Amino acid sequence: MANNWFVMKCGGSTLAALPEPFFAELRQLQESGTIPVIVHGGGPAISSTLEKLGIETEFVNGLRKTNEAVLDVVEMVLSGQINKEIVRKVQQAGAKAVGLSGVDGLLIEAEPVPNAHEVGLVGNVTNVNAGLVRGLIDLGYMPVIAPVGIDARGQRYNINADTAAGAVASRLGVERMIVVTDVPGIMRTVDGEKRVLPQVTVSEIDEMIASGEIYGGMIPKVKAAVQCITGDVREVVIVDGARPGVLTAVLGGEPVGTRIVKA
Ligand SMILES: Nc1ncnc2c1ncn2[C@@H]1O[C@H](COP(=O)(O)OP(=O)(O)O)[C@@H](O)[C@H]1O
Ligand SMILES: CC(=O)N[C@@H](CCC(=O)OP(=O)(O)O)C(=O)O
Repeated sequence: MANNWFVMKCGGSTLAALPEPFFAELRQLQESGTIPVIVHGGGPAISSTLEKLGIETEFVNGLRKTNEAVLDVVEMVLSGQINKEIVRKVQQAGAKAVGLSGVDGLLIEAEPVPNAHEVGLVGNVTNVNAGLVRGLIDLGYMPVIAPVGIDARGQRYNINADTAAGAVASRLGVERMIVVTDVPGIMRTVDGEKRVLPQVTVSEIDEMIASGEIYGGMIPKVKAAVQCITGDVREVVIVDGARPGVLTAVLGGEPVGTRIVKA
């Protein structure tokens, strides 16, 4: 089964800063039979390329308004530039990786989000080709997945990377999703001091969104987390990728980052 697999989401905020030892850790995990399935973002790189091309970009509640011109850039940057950059780094560390987007082998099937009238060609996941992921892992490869989805008519969709990672974790039946970002976890100001919360529950998340303590890019992360822990995923852990040994620490049950748990 998928119990020795975990899904790791790497945010665009942190990708360029991930140190070489982070990729060495991925190799060690792969060698020891704890298999990472990587889903990555790349929001800042997409915005920078859109700007260079003079294409306007706008976010509505954390989702990029996407038309066909924007989608061309999203696919080019995510499935091309970022996906291959991660595959190269994993391979440089001595591990085996194959990069795909959700389009390849119908890996991520998608449908328009309910507010498509506002955001355009943005998708939610309807199905994940778990057999393809399993096949790659059986062949000894770490899958590296770009969050571009496709529907039965061949229409592509831009999918928020946190949403895609949560759906992949749910549908693969893994126990754990690790969300690697640029902050040490979910933070809250207590007595005028910013602290990382070691653990939060679904109801605490709802309160923190309502109070504005969780905002911006943290919102799709916690929403994806809440959605997958209502299924088989036992916990979602939000961590800083720059912290040495972070993955092994999380997998070993050490208190790092913020754990989002059912209750
Ligand atoms: N309560 C919170 N604790 C920590 N970070 C938060 C919180 N609320 C909002 N954020 C913001 O979320 C950001 C991470 O989201 P984002 O920039 O989209 O990262 P990524 O590219 O990794 O998906 C943090 O850098 C921080 O600015
Ligand atoms: C619909 C939507 O907003 N898609 C995102 C996909 C990339 C992403 O989510 O990257 P991060 O994880 O780095 O934020 C975008 O276009 O930026």
